[in-house]
Amino acid sequence: MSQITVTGGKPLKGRVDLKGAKNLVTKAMVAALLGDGPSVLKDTPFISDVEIVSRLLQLHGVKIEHTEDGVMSLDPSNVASARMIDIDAHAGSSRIPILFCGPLLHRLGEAFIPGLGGCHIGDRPIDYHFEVLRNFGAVIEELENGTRLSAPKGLKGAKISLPYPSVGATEQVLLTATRAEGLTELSGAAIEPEIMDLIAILQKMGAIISVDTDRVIRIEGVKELSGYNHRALFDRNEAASWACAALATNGDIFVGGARQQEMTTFLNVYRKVGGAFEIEDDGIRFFHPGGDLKPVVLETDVHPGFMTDWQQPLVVALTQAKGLSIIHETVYENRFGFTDALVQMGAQIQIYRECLGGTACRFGQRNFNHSAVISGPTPLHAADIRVPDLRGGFSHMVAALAAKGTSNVTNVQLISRGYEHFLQKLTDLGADFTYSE
Ligand SMILES: CC(=O)N[C@H]1[C@@H](OP(=O)(O)OP(=O)(O)OC[C@H]2O[C@@H](n3ccc(=O)[nH]c3=O)[C@H](O)[C@@H]2O)O[C@H](CO)[C@@H](O)[C@@H]1O
Ligand SMILES: C=C(OP(=O)(O)O)C(=O)O
Repeated sequence: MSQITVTGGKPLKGRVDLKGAKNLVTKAMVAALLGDGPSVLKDTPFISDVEIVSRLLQLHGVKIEHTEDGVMSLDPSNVASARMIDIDAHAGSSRIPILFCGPLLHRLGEAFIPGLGGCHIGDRPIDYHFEVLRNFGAVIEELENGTRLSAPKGLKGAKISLPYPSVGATEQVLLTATRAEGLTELSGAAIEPEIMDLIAILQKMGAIISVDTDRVIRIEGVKELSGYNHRALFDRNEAASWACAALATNGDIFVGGARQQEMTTFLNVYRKVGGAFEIEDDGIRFFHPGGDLKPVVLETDVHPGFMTDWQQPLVVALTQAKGLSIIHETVYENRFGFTDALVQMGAQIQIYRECLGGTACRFGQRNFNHSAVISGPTPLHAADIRVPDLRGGFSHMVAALAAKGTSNVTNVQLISRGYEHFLQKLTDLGADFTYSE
């Protein structure tokens, strides 16, 4: 298991450059399965979720090349048969296999899906996905080591309403409806920037998709789609992570490739907390301008709200703000487990079952610890920590980099699910650490 020994207390300063978003790139790779010809995806990062999806596509016969500078070509011409995929070997830590359903049903009439990975930040059921697929006419059978899907009468457009604007379920609809017969109308859709970029890709392939106000997406099914050529949307979650790292370590980080528009909500909060930023043509500079950081009350939400994936890095910065901050996590019921390690390092964080600081959410009156009160500023001291999940792991690393003394952080490989060249970036920012496998 990989381990980093970090000597903290040194501000992170310098430049990091982003590639495409993990939450878009992996879905764009699956979309290539819908095309008759090859696709090209630019700015594809070398992260482990991309590796996992590459392996799954290759198992199905897709030819993939990925150059050093991030150009990925995907040729699905030889996709021949559905495969039962070994859960441990291939689904790994990724949630993407569930999105293979629609494209494989269109292409092969059958799909086998292994159990899913992803961060353990809640129960993360896939009931909406299956309900959506049944609406299109899919038949679903649970097997011992996964799920088998078939479409004996083909896939037909449907009127679908999601009980919650789930990102994955919206993508499931898009990837299935584009080649289904007839019209699909999805209400209650998620409208994250990564979903809009997936829609742009599908449109390049020949799909007809319109996005109305009030979360309604309409798709007119077409018989065939071509390949695409696309530059992936930048990773706004990685951008927000480095922005928080700059605040927590009293640093100054230029994030190349970050753009204002997809980060408006984050930038508003960053400014309220006392962080400074300068928006340039080729990226955003995030820095601690000196003085006290300020506490904040916020709740995470679906887009255009404050993204849940920003919450964990922000909490570390808030341990250095003067006063009480309140965070109400409304997207996942169990995303505060990572704070135990921060408390061990000297942070004052209390977790509550109640919906604090905002409106009641789906998790209120239930036994979920989904609100946090952070009291600061608290000096952080070194500790031995184990990375629990992707963003929690990033936060732990930042806490260790901000803390006085030498920390040992294990299970660090999880961070490579979503941060390309993580160790190189830390080196470029002047971090003091050693790494061992
Ligand atoms: C690979 C990827 O893109 N991951 C992102 C995606 O995850 P993912 O697509 O898994 O997240 P969803 O938007 O689907 O999940 C949101 C909520 O809906 C619930 N739900 C979802 C599906 C379902 O069938 N039943 C159900 O109850 C989930 O448990 C969760 O509470 O969107 C999340 C919310 O922006 C982000 O945090 C993740 O980084
Ligand atoms: C929760 C996340 O990812 P995933 O859905 O891939 O687990 C994340 O990126 O923070």
